[in-house]
Amino acid sequence: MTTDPIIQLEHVNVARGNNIILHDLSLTVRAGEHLAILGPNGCGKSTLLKTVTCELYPIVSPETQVHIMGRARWDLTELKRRMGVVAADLPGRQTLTTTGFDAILTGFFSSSTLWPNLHVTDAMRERAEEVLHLVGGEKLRDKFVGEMSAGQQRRIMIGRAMAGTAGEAQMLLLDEPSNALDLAAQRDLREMLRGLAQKGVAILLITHHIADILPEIERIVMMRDGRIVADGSKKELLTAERLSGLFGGEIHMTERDGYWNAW
Ligand SMILES: Nc1ncnc2c1ncn2[C@@H]1O[C@H](COP(=O)(O)OP(=O)(O)OP(=O)(O)O)[C@@H](O)[C@H]1O
Repeated sequence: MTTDPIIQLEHVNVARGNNIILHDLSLTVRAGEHLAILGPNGCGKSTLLKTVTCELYPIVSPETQVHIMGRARWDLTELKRRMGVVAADLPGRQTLTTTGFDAILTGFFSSSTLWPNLHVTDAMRERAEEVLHLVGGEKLRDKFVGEMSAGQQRRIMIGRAMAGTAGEAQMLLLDEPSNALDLAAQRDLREMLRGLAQKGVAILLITHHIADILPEIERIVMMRDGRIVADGSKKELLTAERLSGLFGGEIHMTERDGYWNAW
């Protein structure tokens, strides 16, 4: 069954500063797909994510197209809310003194805290409760984000990203989600993301850690020097030979319980 594309990029070139970072890049992601975008440092993964969230715009050319959830134009706040973007950093200093529950509610407004002028509805509270439960954050409800561990913060930030995504296209975009987490927190995060993937939340994961690739992720997109150099199934692409070519040097792989490790 094919579903409508959530992300549709055609012949996209993106510049940052004086350099062109993405070169003639085309990518289509459909609703419900789980995929990982892999590539070495500086290959343009985060630039691609920022293009998808319309924080960066492509150089205009006749063949270039960017359609996100079927639309070429978006209000940035609404798009971020609908896409479920999990950034590597907290949204602002105010978040540190915001409780876990309120931090999830800020996802409806893309704000750093619950400013007094924001109108929180009963439906939002209900959804935030649901999300708090989904991410297993019940114990973090009344704790200040600034007093949480990195893993607990990540959990709440994933909840925040999910708050506004109820409905037809639930998708999480994660940029290096396991950075700065210890081994146990990495495992907890992966298991939580697996649970969400199994509940139908589409996962788009940007990483250079092979161990972050959930068993549910079936599609791998490989990037190098601002280009997509391979796009296919995990079986085809997650091999020692392919990864050695992508990252350079000799890489070995082992598989255990659906997860892969590379060294
Ligand atoms: N704000 C910026 N201004 C100018 N160039 C930038 C900017 N941000 C990133 N770049 C450049 O764009 C290129 C791609 O960076 P990007 O962050 O997209 O790569 P990445 O694959 O996400 O890297 P990493 O794995 O290290 O996070 C790099 O050469 C980087 O130096």
